[in-house]
Amino acid sequence: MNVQGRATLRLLDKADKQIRKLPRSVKGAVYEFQYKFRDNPENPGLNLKILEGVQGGRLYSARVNKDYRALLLHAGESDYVLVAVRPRGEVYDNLERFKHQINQVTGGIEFIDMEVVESATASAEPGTGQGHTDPAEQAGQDVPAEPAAPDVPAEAPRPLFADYTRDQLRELGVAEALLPLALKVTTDEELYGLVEYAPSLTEDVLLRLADGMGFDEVLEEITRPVATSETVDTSDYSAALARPATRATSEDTDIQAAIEDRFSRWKVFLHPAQHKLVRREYRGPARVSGGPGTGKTIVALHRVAHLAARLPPGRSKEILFTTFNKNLAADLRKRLLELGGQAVVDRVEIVNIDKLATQIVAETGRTGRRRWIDDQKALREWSDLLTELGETQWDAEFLHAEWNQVILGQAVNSRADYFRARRAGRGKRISRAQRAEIWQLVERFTMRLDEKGLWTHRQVAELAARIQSEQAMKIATFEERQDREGAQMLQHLEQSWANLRYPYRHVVVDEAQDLSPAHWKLLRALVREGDNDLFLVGDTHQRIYDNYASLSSLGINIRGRSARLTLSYRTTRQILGSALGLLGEESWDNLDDSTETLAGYRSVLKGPRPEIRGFDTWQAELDALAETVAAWEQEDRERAAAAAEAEGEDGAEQEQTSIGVAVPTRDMVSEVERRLAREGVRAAGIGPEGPRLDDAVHVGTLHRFKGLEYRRMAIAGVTRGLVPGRHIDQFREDPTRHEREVQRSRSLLFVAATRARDTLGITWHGTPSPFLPNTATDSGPPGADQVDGALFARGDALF
Ligand SMILES: Nc1ncnc2c1ncn2[C@@H]1O[C@H](COP(=O)(O)OP(=O)(O)OP(=O)(O)O)[C@@H](O)[C@H]1O
Repeated sequence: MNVQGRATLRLLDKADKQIRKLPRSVKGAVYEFQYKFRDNPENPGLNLKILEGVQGGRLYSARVNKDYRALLLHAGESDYVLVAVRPRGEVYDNLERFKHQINQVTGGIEFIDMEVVESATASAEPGTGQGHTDPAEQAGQDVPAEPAAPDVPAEAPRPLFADYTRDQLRELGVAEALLPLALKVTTDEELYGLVEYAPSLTEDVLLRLADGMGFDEVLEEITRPVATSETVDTSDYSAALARPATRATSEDTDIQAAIEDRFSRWKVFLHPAQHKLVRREYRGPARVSGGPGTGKTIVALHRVAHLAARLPPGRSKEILFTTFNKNLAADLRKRLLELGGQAVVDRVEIVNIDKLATQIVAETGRTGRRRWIDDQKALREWSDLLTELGETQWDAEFLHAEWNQVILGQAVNSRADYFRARRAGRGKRISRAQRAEIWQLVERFTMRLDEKGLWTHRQVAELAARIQSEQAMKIATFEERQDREGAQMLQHLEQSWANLRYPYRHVVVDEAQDLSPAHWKLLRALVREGDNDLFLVGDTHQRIYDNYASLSSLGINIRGRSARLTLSYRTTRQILGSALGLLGEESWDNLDDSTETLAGYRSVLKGPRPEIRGFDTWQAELDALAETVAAWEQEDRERAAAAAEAEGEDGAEQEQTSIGVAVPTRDMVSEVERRLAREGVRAAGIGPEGPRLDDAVHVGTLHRFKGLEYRRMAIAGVTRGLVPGRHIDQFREDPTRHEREVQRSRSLLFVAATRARDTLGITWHGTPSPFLPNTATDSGPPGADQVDGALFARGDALF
């Protein structure tokens, strides 16, 4: 209910795109305008008036400042929707270009400025490169505007949607006003132009059809999930405003967040596919996958906020939000605070999974003081043990891997279980008698670590899983007894039983692909099986630790509750195309004994192609890298200064140094840092807790870039012997293990390459990594043209 004289004002999805491009002073005026308008839309200073001549009679203009006008759609009573802000001179001309409607399929309000969409479609450049003219690109230039050579008969290019009728597109939910244009586009580039300012459903439908998805599939997967079950009255804007399909902000502060910069937009406008996943009621564990930058973390954050909002009042932390790395957990906390405020954060335990396991073990007091050891040190302990025992049949590397991957990896905690354990991916077959020997050696080894006060993260995860599973079993026994004995039992309740309960109501996991079976066992035992218990997001193509899990075998059944996001918000399609090429033709699991795919993964952002260049020596590569990074920094500074002066671009976005340099080894990190310093570039390493300084060029090993994002990324040292590292040669005898190591190494490069938002450069010295295109074959990386036809350009220019 509105107070007399006051109004509601919301911002329609996609209107923010244009508003964000306005000069900063105008954006400031928009903030002020919205407060004034909400307070009193009749305020004479606002000069609210209907735009006569626009179909429907509900489009108004109002004064933002002397040069700009807001366009507002009146939904009924005192409810308005801000759909655009335009220079005064452009508002009153050619009014028929403003189209608004209630979409018949979704029942949501849509607004289109035909002039903006048409000009974005028409300005679509043929091909995608900026200044590149390779033959592949030229071959794609079948642009209608280009006159045909006189002696070659002109063949009219075939429209992309020639196989569809207007009625079919309408049935799929394409906005009525855009149907003629949609049926005309002939190239992907024109299509990208068209969808940029089009309503989201139109965007999704057209992109999917262009991907080759059939009519029925699009109807089932894209349209049906957002279709309304009500009968749509296309003149009732009040009802339409109330529907979730009207993608508009809800809170007063949201308009500001949405137009601030494109990187805070996620807080306000979820894509319908994301929104649906956040809000859905799940009858058990659910999983969301999707390529890099498709908003999996954003969905997880919103899901946590959504679940927190539904908790009964209280102060306890009833939601666990966890991930693999410590620095990412810190980042999740920061972003959740931004999204939901302290009230939400207060109800959520945000902690990386190994720290959680350590806390659980420590609480039992079973441990005493211990020191962590990593794999290297553990291997040394194995060697020492074998030497002391005079054992020669088994080598340290094999036993350590067996302990990690089979015993701890599958949370096997008895000899009998080990006899039954699956050894998939371990290569060499072993007999039952040999298993008995190995089990004995493992027991000796763990005793040795105990005596020396040492432990590994995997050991702690397994122990925590065991402790928590015992607790869960106790709860089940208790509840069974309670059901049987009822009140009688309550009278004789012991204290230790009275306090039995699951620690959390909901568990949400980011970067799920990196968790081990023991982690999953732990998480399963932390929350009661049932509605909305576990929600996982992750991408197995980005698995960079040696952890593999089959969720169903661990009691986590996600069947029927899996979804995949496909639209990247981070990376341009040029970078995405090249990054996909790095994955080769390997097959990827879906965390559940089946395969995962990135089909349909795409981006509507565009930018320059990634470039790759080789050097004779590491020194020469380093020199060129330093020069390039210095030039990038300089360019950014100049752009920021120009933007500030012209106030035409978002200064805040430009001012940030957002450059990352990834290299394969720690030594190379130090060398890059030193070399950049000599070039006068401020560089900071990325440690386990994240970047050591915000305002600097970040340098780290490939592993450290997981979950981060940068405007520009350089990946150096992508050289044979380094990517993949030479150490994997030791597994040549064991082809399965070797293959897994190669795949993990590909993933690492893929993760680093997809951190780049706008620019990606890759360099190597000596002989290039076999993962790079055109090295193994001349035809380019398989799958690179899946998205864009983009192959790496191998030009003279560096990056
Ligand atoms: N609906 C959205 N609207 C605008 N921006 C979005 C949206 N969803 C995600 N983004 C932006 O896209 C970028 C990538 O999102 P996010 O980190 O959630 O992706 P991800 O799938 O978890 O990526 P990765 O697998 O690479 O870690 C972020 O900058 C985020 O703000």
